[in-house]
Amino acid sequence: MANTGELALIQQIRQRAAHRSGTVRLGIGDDCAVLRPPTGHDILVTTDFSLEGRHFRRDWHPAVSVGHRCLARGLSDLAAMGAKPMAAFLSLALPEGLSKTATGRRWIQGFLAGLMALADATGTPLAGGDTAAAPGEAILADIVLLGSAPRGSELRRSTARPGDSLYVTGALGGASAEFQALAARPQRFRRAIADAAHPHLFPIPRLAAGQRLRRLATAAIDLSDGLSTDLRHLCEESAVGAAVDAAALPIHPLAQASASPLDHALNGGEDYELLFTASPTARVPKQIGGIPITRIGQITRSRGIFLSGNGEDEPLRAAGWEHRI
Ligand SMILES: Nc1ncnc2c1ncn2[C@@H]1O[C@H](COP(=O)(O)OP(=O)(O)OP(=O)(O)O)[C@@H](O)[C@H]1O
Ligand SMILES: Cc1ncc(C[n+]2csc(CCOP(=O)(O)O)c2C)c(N)n1
Ligand SMILES: [Mg+2]
Repeated sequence: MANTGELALIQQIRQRAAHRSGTVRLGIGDDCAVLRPPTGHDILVTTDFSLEGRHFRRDWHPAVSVGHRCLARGLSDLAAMGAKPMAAFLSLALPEGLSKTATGRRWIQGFLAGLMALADATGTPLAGGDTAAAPGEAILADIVLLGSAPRGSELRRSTARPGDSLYVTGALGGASAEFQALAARPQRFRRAIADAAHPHLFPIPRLAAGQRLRRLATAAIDLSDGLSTDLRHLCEESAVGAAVDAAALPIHPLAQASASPLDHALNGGEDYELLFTASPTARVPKQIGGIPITRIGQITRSRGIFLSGNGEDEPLRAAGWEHRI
């Protein structure tokens, strides 16, 4: 017998996702979606899990936040490479019987509302996905994002050069500080809505900044694991080192108000800001679309990564997020 739960859910997603777009020739409903990138553009592809217990908890994160964050994770990777979103694909594994309870139905509705609100706000059509009953009790989501950029113009991690200046967009540590507050008192965040005051629950992928940086930056990465770890990724891929000025770091007010502002900013993760490098002679604006841009250090020929403060340099250990496998 057909699983009415699955079919009804897909039907609902299909209605909500109906979207006219030049690039999505065929969206939800057939065996594949058909996409057509703009002439002269390359296609960029990224995929990210959102796993209950790892990336969110149902008793901590409101469902709208889980949906928003699921899409934001992928959009941030597109932003890091200067791509414009073309289409998203959502694979969902839901515990058996979830849609049979009112609480479960509300969770699914909230998740989809959060995801689709960000999809609408960023012009990202949901063009397909997959739905299945999860083998266990955890909700598992995977988002695939496709984006486009003029051929050969994408930003990479591997192209920073010694002497380049190092910059970040926005502020650091806010997501981690808010996450700590959420874990301590989740009920305070039940009704949080998507705005810039919630860097953990509703991060804003820096798509406009990324696209603008295509002509300005020499290399870029998005900050998902934490500055200390993501800077190491960029330096390793580029075979360079870096010197970061601790006093220059733009620390988010939520982190500033916490017991360990610098630790949140360096190692907290999930800020989804962009870390990028530019030639010392490039004219890097003070802000892009209202998002401040801050110079936090420079790229060095010698391969070490250092943090300077109080006139002293100390090695910057990669102490951000790493999945223990
Ligand atoms: N299971 C896998 N199979 C193939 N490639 C993978 C796998 N996991 C990761 N990669 C690739 O490794 C590279 C680094 O992946 P990683 O997930 O660390 O990216 P990230 O942007 O730093 O992290 P995230 O977006 O998850 O926060 C990417 O090119 C990614 O496509
Ligand atoms: C329940 C719960 N526990 C811990 C965290 C923190 N966290 C999870 S993954 C990650 C780094 C980015 O992930 P990835 O490397 O998979 O992209 C961070 C900082 C959370 N958000 N929810
Ligand atoms: Mg990334």
